[in-house]
Amino acid sequence: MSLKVSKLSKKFGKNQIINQYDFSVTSDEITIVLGESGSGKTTLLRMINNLETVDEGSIELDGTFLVKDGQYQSAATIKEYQQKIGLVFQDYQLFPNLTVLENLLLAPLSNKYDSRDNLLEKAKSLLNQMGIEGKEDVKPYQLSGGQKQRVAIARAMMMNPSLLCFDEPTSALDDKTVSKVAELILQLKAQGMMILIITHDRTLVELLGNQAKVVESVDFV
Ligand SMILES: Nc1ncnc2c1ncn2[C@@H]1O[C@H](COP(=O)(O)OP(=O)(O)OP(=O)(O)O)[C@@H](O)[C@H]1O
Repeated sequence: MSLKVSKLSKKFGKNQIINQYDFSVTSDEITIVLGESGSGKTTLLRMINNLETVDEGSIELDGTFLVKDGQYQSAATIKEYQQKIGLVFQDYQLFPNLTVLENLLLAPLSNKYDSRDNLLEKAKSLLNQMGIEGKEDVKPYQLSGGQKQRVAIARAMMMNPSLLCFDEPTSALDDKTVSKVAELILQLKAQGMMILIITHDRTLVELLGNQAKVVESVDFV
């Protein structure tokens, strides 16, 4: 199981953000892309999640290519790729008018990923695992920042991704919650999840310690 990014390049106008960059993620260690604002971390994560196009290069997850030598694959292959990847956004991006449970069910139900009963069971078990049982019927505004993030993680895990991506997971959280997030990420890793984190938070890097490898975003170009 691995994410392999090879010879990836991206420009915005004349501004080369990423140049012929190789990089990989496995379940053996959490991969952290560390770097200052503006260095291209978000752009890299967005390309891996098919939210931004690449100029050149390949992105492959567990043998399924999103893009190969700059050529995007068929819609069916891209769908298969996207089901294997979950993203937890920096601002969580929960649907504000839906309950916690509805937030988890929306995408897998509309993708006909499984029966409603099975998905309900899965959602409840993930919420349990995240320590937010009992909040199924509340709306996101009734949750703390840390709880919203746990809902976002549970939502990202509904379709059993093999890779879970985090965009600046600690930027909106206080120190105590940061330690809890680090613990949760370590738990997910222990369960065999591949994890990619982009951050500028060196405290988080320290908390993840020897379970993580750090990639510096200054090396993109
Ligand atoms: N859609 C876009 N069009 C033009 N330039 C862009 C676009 N998106 C990002 N950039 C530029 O690309 C560079 C890298 O941005 P990016 O957001 O990837 O950096 P970052 O390291 O994630 O920073 P931050 O932590 O502030 O999000 C910046 O100079 C930014 O202005």
